[in-house]
Amino acid sequence: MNPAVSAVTDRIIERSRPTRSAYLSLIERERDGWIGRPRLGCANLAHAYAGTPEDRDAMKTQTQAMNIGLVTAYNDMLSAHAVYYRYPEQMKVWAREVGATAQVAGGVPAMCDGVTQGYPGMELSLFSRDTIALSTAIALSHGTFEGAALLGICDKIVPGLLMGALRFGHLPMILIPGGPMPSGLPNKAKAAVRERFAEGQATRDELLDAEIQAYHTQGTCTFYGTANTNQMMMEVMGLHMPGAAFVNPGTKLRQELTRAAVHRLPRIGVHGDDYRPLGRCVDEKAIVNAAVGLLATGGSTNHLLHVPAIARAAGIVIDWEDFDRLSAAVPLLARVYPNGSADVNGFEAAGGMPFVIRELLDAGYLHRDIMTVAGGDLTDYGSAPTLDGDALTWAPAGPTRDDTILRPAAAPFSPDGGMRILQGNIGRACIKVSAVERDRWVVEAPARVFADQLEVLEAFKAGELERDVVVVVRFQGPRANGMPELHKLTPPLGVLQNRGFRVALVTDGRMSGASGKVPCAIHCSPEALPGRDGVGGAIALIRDGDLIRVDAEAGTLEALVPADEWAARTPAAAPPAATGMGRELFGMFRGLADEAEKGASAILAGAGL
Ligand SMILES: O=C(O)C(=O)C[C@H](O)[C@H](O)COP(=O)(O)O
Ligand code: SF4
Repeated sequence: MNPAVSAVTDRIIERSRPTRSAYLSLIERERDGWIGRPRLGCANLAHAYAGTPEDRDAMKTQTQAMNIGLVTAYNDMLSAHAVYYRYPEQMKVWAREVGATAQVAGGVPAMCDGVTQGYPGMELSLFSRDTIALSTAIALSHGTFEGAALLGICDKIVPGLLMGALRFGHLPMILIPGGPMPSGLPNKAKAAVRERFAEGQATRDELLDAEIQAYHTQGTCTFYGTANTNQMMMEVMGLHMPGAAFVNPGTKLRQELTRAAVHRLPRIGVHGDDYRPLGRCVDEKAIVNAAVGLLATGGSTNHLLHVPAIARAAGIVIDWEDFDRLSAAVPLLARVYPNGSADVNGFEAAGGMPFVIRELLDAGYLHRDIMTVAGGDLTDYGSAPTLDGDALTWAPAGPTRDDTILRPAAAPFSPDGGMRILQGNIGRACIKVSAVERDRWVVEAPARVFADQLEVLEAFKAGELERDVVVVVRFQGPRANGMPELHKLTPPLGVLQNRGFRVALVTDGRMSGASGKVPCAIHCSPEALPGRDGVGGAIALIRDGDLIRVDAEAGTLEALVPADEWAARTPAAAPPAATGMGRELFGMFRGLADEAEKGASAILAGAGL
């Protein structure tokens, strides 16, 4: 085992000992306390079965067989989730094939961050993750399931499903992916049209045509953003069927992988021959694997929030220092847009997750001995699924099929994972440098301060940013306005950078997993908005013209202001809380949320987890 990975794992196990022990006691009590429907009253059971009379006789007589709860995030707003429309009816048929039954336990909401990007709805995005966790708990709280299948793919949905499902961690569960859409307009070509539009050199019709060519059908968008990082993570945690992550929707292979997952669930149930409850699958080593996979593939910065939140739901504590230490040791094996030109279909064709997992296992970066849903250990996930006639089978991953996209651990794109923690008098922030040219890892320039991303776009259009500049956008933290992604800033800041200016962004908000190219110090903590103690983060002290240094080489984030003047400054006043688009309904979440490094979750903070 790589010594740094081993040391961080030990650090997490030791730090988590009390909370992990409490968690394991909970799921053992739950397993012994209520699993199995015989404990439910007859009226309760009759209500539970009335919705699916076609399976009632089977469910009435089940003593050892499994009733599978389907928790689905289907809707037409996410191209990735639209594929789930007919999944439940198919999965019920496949459940019957193995003497089990399946019912839709409940639906969970799913926001498409692509639709809300740059608009007020984005301020609901992060807390939609808590809402999904609450909805998952509501679905599973019927107590009529001995296992569950979680149908979710995108940004906040997989983290939310897991945060809720882990509180029912005595049950076996399998994540059911849908797969990426076939490639359309390449991401770099799409980004180029956006930059031309930002410069007034492309019309709105030209831009709309380009965007529709990029996002052209059902399936997950093909950039390596948060959604596809979720899929990677489910592989290295062993929560998918092996190699299910990036098989395209509507294919026979996709269908057989879903069918295999349904057939697998009863086997890993409490009455099965290989009990594998979710709460045991998600242990400290699986969480470290998630962090290692994130770093080795250049995944989304949003997982610096999601992995801590998922871990907390299982009694495990991981912090940004752990990520920083792992990043210094874990090599970068993949270049997928925004960290390269290829999309996830190109990544899959080059060898995909089976190649990455085999490489990281053999080089000692991933924990092999985790409890996966597939039955063995993580070794199985170094093999790729394929069809032998109609039969699903797996073949060990071979060498990379394209070394501009995937490289072996012995010859990586970079010796480290490209995520850094920056610290200094402005606070503690994260930066992803795997998508940033090396000569832009250090930017020192005068600040231009904003409290809203739309103001930045206005200033850019007015030509006020045509210089070296560190754009500071604050009051974007979890408690201020729900910590929106500020991805709409990527094209204008990219244009300024293309024009030769030294440009960086500093914010207590987030970026999209699809953001790249411009150095961004994000998730700055403490956030600008004062906490319950009345004290806000130092990002609120920055003034226009202050010299700011973002230094990903040294790991520092500094306002170059004399210490005595800095200490004497009065923080900027917070803008009033916005209303409209439902934002006022999420005031409860904003009020309860704790800091980004702990996962920025209201429900985990409120539950004292
Ligand atoms: O990966 C993430 O974290 C995302 O949130 C992706 C967002 O959905 C982007 O908004 C979609 O990418 P664009 O089409 O460039 O807007
Ligand atoms: S990947 Fe992002 S933009 Fe694409 S469907 Fe999912 S949430 Fe929407």
